[in-house]
Amino acid sequence: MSIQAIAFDLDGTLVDSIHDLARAANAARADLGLAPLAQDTVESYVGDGAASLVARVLADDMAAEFDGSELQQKGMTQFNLHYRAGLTIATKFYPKVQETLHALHERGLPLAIITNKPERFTLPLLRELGVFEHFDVIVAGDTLPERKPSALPLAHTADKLGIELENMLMVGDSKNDILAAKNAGCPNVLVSYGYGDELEKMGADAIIHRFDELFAFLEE
Ligand SMILES: O=C(O)COP(=O)(O)O
Ligand SMILES: [Mg+2]
Repeated sequence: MSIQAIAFDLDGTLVDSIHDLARAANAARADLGLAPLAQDTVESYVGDGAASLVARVLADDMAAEFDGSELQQKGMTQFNLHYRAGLTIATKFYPKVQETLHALHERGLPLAIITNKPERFTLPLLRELGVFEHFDVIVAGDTLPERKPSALPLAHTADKLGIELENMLMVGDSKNDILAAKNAGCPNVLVSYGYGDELEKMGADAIIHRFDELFAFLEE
């Protein structure tokens, strides 16, 4: 396996963003007169983008979908305001992420972000955390007509980098990341410390417990 680029998921893989997501979600609920949800509950709703998160947070139900109802639209407006105002209050890199990204970038390895988080949050968050410049391609949840688990964002990224999908490693924390990688034919690595559960069932090529274990995949 020759890895010529690495594409990273964002939430749950590079950064632990759950405190800021849950704070914004509960502030939006409060604006609508609803009681707060536990952080773990909000965590279980992360992974399909902001609109799904808001729909689930308002219905307090994993199955809820964004249908554009008045309540959801108000919730979305309030969530956007609260989250944009505090993207990195408590959001932190997981251990070894910053130094590993820096080292990979220094080696000249092309790096990409493929997240389901919308661009309006993804781009300022990466800037606020000082790593925006490390990435050659950034594909957010609303950059293309389809998001993970579609193969489209991965195919778009490989195309922009001028490499084959089989040479791009996808690193993520959730079912959507591994499914997208499989759909695209990319080698993939699951991180165990993120927001996904039932990790063994996802069928990832490998599971790592700390971010700098990634170096092993480049030396194979
Ligand atoms: O914000 C989300 O819903 C998911 O974001 P991720 O794809 O970076 O995990
Ligand atoms: Mg994730």
